[in-house]
Amino acid sequence: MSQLNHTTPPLMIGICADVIQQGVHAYHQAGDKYIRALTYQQQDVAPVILPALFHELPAAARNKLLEGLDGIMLTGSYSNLHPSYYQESEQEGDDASRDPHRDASNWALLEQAMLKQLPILGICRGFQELNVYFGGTLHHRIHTVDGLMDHREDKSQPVDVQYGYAHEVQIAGQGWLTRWFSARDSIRVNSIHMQGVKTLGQGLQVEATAPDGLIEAFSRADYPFLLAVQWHPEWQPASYPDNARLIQGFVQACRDHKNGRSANL
Ligand SMILES: N[C@@H](CCC(=O)NCCCC(=O)O)C(=O)O
Repeated sequence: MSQLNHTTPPLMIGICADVIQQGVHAYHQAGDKYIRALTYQQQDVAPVILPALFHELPAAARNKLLEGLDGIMLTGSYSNLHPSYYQESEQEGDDASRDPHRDASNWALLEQAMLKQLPILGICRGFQELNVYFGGTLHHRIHTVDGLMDHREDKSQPVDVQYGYAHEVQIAGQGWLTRWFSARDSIRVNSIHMQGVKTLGQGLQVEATAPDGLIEAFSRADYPFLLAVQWHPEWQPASYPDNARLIQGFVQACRDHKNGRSANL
């Protein structure tokens, strides 16, 4: 467990917010499980929720916000990235909610975070955003594509079942997952998504694939730390050691960035 002594400033890790309508008002919010996963057995982490208006802030405010951060987590969300970000239109059956503030905010956040070489972890919707940010495209509804499995959760089941193991992913290449799970070719993961990678963004390397061949994790070899996974490693780290390992790997990359050490493989 990483301890914070009283003289060391904490690791400030930014978590992107969604804009969710509740009644007549909109709220900027991030899920409890993402926030708590960052502090699980990590006593030096101060999670910071980043409102979804980064693109609207003046340059000085954006700079100040990013200056204070040691890493960024792009979370999952039930909303879907608008397909115009990958030069497509909405299709029949695209019935998930949209979050245009999150779309625009994370785009601007990524542009600036990358200039500062901040460690980045993308989860589920965050994984999809990163793929599109680098020029990739998405399947709108995987379960309608020949040869691909249904990657959605069964919403009639209790939440523990929805976020329990759904399938294996085959670990590939010489990336972070190979390093962290080196003794195994595959790990079991949960699956709570209807969209997925159609074409992979430029400069991204595949780190894991599902049994149907769908890309489930990627990273960038030319960047200190950028890893994205289609599953939910923030889910119950105390019960799922592989989830805990993945989040701890990200937090360690943030620590290395803060201490001026390279997280390169
Ligand atoms: N909407 C996208 C992304 C799926 C996703 O991020 N699900 C997360 C659900 C809520 C959560 O656990 O935070 C898709 O369907 O592909």
